[in-house]
Amino acid sequence: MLRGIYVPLITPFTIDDRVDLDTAEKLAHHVLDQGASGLVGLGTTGEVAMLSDEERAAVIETCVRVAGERNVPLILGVSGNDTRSTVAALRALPDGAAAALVPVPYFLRPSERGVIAHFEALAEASPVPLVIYHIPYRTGQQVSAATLRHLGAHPMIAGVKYAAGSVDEDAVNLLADLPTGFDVLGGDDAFISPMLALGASGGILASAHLATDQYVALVDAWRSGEAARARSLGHRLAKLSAALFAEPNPTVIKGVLHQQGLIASREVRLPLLPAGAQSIAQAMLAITG
Ligand SMILES: O=C(O)C1=N[C@H](C(=O)O)C[C@H](O)C1
Repeated sequence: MLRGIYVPLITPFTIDDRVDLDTAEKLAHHVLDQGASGLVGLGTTGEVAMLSDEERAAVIETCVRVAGERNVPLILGVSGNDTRSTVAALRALPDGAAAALVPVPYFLRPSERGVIAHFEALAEASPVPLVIYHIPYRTGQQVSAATLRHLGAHPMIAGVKYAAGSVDEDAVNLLADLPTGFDVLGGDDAFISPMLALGASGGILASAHLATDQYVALVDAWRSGEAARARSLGHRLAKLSAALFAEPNPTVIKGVLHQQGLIASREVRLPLLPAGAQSIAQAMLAITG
């Protein structure tokens, strides 16, 4: 069951461009102290594409240790856009991962039947449940509510991280009729409040590195039916998320964490560029709200 706020951890770097594992560990504990339900390792926010195999292994080890110590679920990102290599990556997952976050096959643009065949093959082979990462503006692949519902009936497909770039008709249709044991986590930070209002059970939100407790309170408010409180909190957090996404993720988030003294450097790796001072200042203002 996927519930609450999962924080897709950034990968902090030292000023000489090494992965700063100590800081990563502290940050993971920090967001859990603030009420996050779980962690996501090796997401887009973690700059996974720019990490070497050794760095990825070290980040995974850190995430597994923290999740174990805190007894919280760890979802690990598994990338790949062909079925064979994605199966191999799933089979190579370490012990300690509760689920794998797997994007809809990107760039190739198979048919929706191809997407179904892909995820069914992964689900049959995977040692852990899958969370489908639906993000058509990055993958170039549409997936309908009917397809997600079909996939959600598979016992090894636990949910979807839904990031369509809007609260679209498919989100409404999907949330109106979810398969048993299949959860929707919002993945577009600025739209988390309406997604929760429609019945999403939580979110995987890079924004929740900041104001984690408030994103947690937002989930709780919608779940307990406190609509007025949820609405006003949601509007405020949408502004924060917009400010944090004013430049490519996670550049602004790193800038703010650096300014708050939580990470040693705001460095990101190319082709990302560090966020500008103006974006960081605006996001700092949005935090105080
Ligand atoms: O890494 C993630 O997981 C997320 N990635 C999204 C992105 O970078 O587009 C944003 C979302 O908050 C979580």
